[in-house]
This record gives sequence, structure tokens and C-alpha cells, in this order.
Amino acid sequence: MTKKHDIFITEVALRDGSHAISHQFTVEQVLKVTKALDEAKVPYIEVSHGDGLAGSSLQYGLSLTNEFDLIEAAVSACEYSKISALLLPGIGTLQELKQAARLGIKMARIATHVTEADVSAQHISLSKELGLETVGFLMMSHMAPVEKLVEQAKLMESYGADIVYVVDSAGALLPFEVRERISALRQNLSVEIGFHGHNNLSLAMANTLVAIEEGATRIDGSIRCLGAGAGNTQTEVLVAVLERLGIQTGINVYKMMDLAEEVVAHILQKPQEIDRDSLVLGYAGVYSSFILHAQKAANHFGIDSRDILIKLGELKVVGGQEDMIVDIAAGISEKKLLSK
Ligand SMILES: CC[C@H](O)CC(=O)C(=O)O
Ligand SMILES: [Mn+2]
Repeated sequence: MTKKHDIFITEVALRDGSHAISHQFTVEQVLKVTKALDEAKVPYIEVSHGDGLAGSSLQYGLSLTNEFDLIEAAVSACEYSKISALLLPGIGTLQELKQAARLGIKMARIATHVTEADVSAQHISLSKELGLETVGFLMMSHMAPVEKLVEQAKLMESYGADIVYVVDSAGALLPFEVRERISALRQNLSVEIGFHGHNNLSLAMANTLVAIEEGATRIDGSIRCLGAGAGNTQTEVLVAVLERLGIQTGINVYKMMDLAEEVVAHILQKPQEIDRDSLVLGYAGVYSSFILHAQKAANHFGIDSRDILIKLGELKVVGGQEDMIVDIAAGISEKKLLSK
């Protein structure tokens, strides 16, 4: 493989990483990180609240800075990179998509639960009308059998998506499961396929490589693992690994290492590692963005956050049901009191 880009990487730290720092990004941070990513020639950089456009709310967590100010700053810092925004229909609306397009985003990623692609039709078609590169982003992909995933991906393709992503929101997929999913999408769709992993079971890199082997050409990463849970596939490591494999990303690995070490490491509230809570996310198949919500509820009720996460996994709670975290914590606490 010798052409300039074999794989197109989207850096998601300024969106997925928003979960890890309770949505506290500042304009200065976004400017600095985006400028450096642009200089490193990262093709796509995603900027929005962790839960996508209009995510700032009591339910999902209030942003420190209006995300449109962050998007505007990111667009202004780029000469090379394209800015992307995530939108979950029902949280974000057509209005926010139009506003982000006016500010200069070039790609929109429309995200739904893996069985709910039908709610993305309007948003995908508006995104195309606005001239944006448009991605269908099927979250919690471990929760659907392969045939269902294919059916849902085909719906997104039929609405006009240019790319469809398998999103391992919980970091729960095992390499063979990624292989069968990407391979099935490659066989049944004509559009490009992408993969977004989380490192809760320490499998993000392995899963990403399997996805690429099966023909995924769009890959997400977060620099220094600045993403929800244990973070995503670590971008600077991925770029180095792909270079060793002779797969071109067009990204300068030294510049990425410097940015990771000198800037992003200081944005993280604590170094990213697979601790007991992030491990349980992958083990129990729970949305990575639930981790801080569960820890907060555990502190409040004086219970083990792992018990909350395990219950969330058993109940198959999905994005948008964050209010259930407190209900579940209250139930566990009451049970504990009664058993004394
Ligand atoms: C809540 C949106 C979510 O963070 C999107 C994403 O990155 C994922 O599902 O992994
Ligand atoms: Mn994610």
C-alpha cells in the first residue's frame, strides 16, 4: 500500500474526551489542540459536547463552554484538517446541524443506538443537503446480532450516508466479533466502513487492526486515550503501528507524540488507565460515557460503582437513559440498608 492515505483517521478527543473531563473544555484548549492536530495533518477532528450537539444539559452534563464557540475556534485553527460534529437525533436537532454547518464543519456524524437507525433519516438527508460528508454511527454495536447491524447500516446507507461506522461504545466487542461485523458490512454495503473502539478490555488497538484487515477505511482514535471510559484507540500509537505495517495515514507521528505528552496529558484530570470501573464497562457491556455518572451516584449513596455498572449492563440501559443511573443506585442502596 503506497498511496498517501490508506486509512482516514478521525481524532475524537475533543468530543469523546469531553465525557472524561465532565465537558469542561475551554476555547484555549480546543484552539491549542486543534492547531497541533492540524499541523500533524490529522484529516478529521471531531468537536462537540460528548453527547453530541446540544448535549449540554442536566441529563448529560453541562458544558463549561458553548460548543459552538468550541467549533468556531476549531474551524479557525485549521488549514488542513476538517472539523466534524456528532449529533444524536433527539438530543441535537436539525437547527443545531445547520448552525454547525454555518460555522464551517465539513463532516457530520449522525449517531443512533444500533437498532434505531430509522431515527437518523432526516438528519442524514439534511447533512447531505448542507454539503457535508455524512457518517452513520451505529452505537453500542455489541448489542445487536450481525444481521441486525447489517439491516440498520443499510438503512443509513439508503438515507444517503457516505460512511457507516461500527461503534463499540462499551469497549465490549472481542476481535472475532469485530471481524464478523466489519466483514458483513463490507459484503452488504457499497459505502465506506468505519470503526470506533473503546479500550475498556484493552482491545481497542487489536479490534482496530482487525477492522482494518476486514476493510474498514475510517478509524477513530483519541490522543493519549482522552475519551470516555478507558478512552479510545490511542491515536498516536495507532499512527505508529500503522506506519510499521506500511499503512499510510498521512499523519506525522512525532508531532502527535509531542502533542500527547506536552498538552493533552495535562488536560486529563488523571492519566487514562484501565481501572476497575472502566474494566467493568467492557466486561458488562455498558456505555463508556456512563462511568462518571455512576461514580457520582456511588459516592452519593455510599455504594460500589461496579454494582451500579453491572446492573446497568444487566438491564441493557442505553444512551439517553442516564437518569436511570441514579434510580439504580438508589435501589442498590435501599437493598443494602434493608439487609443490615
Ligand atoms: C453519547 C455519545 C457517545 O459518546 C458516542 C460515542 O462515542 C460512542 O458511542 O462510543
Ligand atoms: Mn465513543
